[in-house]
Amino acid sequence: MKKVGKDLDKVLENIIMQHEQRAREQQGRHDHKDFFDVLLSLMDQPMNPQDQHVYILDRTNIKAILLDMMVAAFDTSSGTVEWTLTELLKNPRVMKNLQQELEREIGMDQMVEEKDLKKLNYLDIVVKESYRLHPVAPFLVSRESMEDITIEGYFIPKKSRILVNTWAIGRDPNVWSENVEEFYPERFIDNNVVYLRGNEFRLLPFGSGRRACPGMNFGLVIVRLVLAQLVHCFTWELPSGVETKDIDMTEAFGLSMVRANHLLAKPTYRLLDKAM
Ligand code: HEM
Repeated sequence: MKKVGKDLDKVLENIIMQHEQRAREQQGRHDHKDFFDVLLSLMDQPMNPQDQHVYILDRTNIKAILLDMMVAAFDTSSGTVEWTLTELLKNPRVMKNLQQELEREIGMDQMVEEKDLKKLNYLDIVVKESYRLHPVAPFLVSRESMEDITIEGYFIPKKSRILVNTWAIGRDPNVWSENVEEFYPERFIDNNVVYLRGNEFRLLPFGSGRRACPGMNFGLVIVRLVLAQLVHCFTWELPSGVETKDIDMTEAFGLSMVRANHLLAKPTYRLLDKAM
């Protein structure tokens, strides 16, 4: 554990040093400041000098924030991509629809880019359906109730620890419909299920409220872009002898619910050569 800690510290130090060096070289003419440039510019000064308890962000705090971001971003994004690809392999009809959307909107002579994502409506509902069945954080982050309350006849005392089971909500036929176990993105076509807004609590892959995921927009771009490129550039096949009904769907139990075993599939390039 100590060795991992030291190695991680080296990686984080490196990232910080690169940012510091770039800031020195550019001497204030720093056009494209990223999140860490902003944090570094606030380092070792009182955040708000008028506050009773003055809080200072030091180098260790910045490394902790950087690590927090990396941990929060990695498994969640890669886990979503892997579950969605699994469902696409299990459901060739949906894979075909998605590839057709990509052929129609992007063509076969170029790769998908971030600017194209707004055109890919089917991709959007495929990702929503994937989150319904495979929320990466199935219990979100636990909450504590601030006051006594009764909801639907259940009394919840103040200071109870609350887990929101988004996995169960996603598979509840009273919330969705009888075909709740089926991977059927079209269920999202005619409804207004949106992530993280108002009183819509059916789909909560990024949580909700004050502690909801601050990386949602960034995460959704990564997930959609990677998936679009994988599905657009390649035809995917299961290993020989494996049928769609045999695909391993075992979930790993933990803070994030990724696949227990990695997905095995064989890609074959499908774009025209000039797309490379
Ligand atoms: C696309 C994949 C992602 C998914 C599915 C996801 C999901 C979540 C969930 C469910 C939570 C807990 C929300 C709650 O309990 O209400 C969370 C928190 C958080 N996420 Fe994400 N996330 C993703 C990507 C990212 C990225 C890319 C970043 C940062 C670059 C990030 C940063 C965070 C942070 C810092 C928290 C803690 C917020 C707090 O406690 O106040 N996430 N995320």
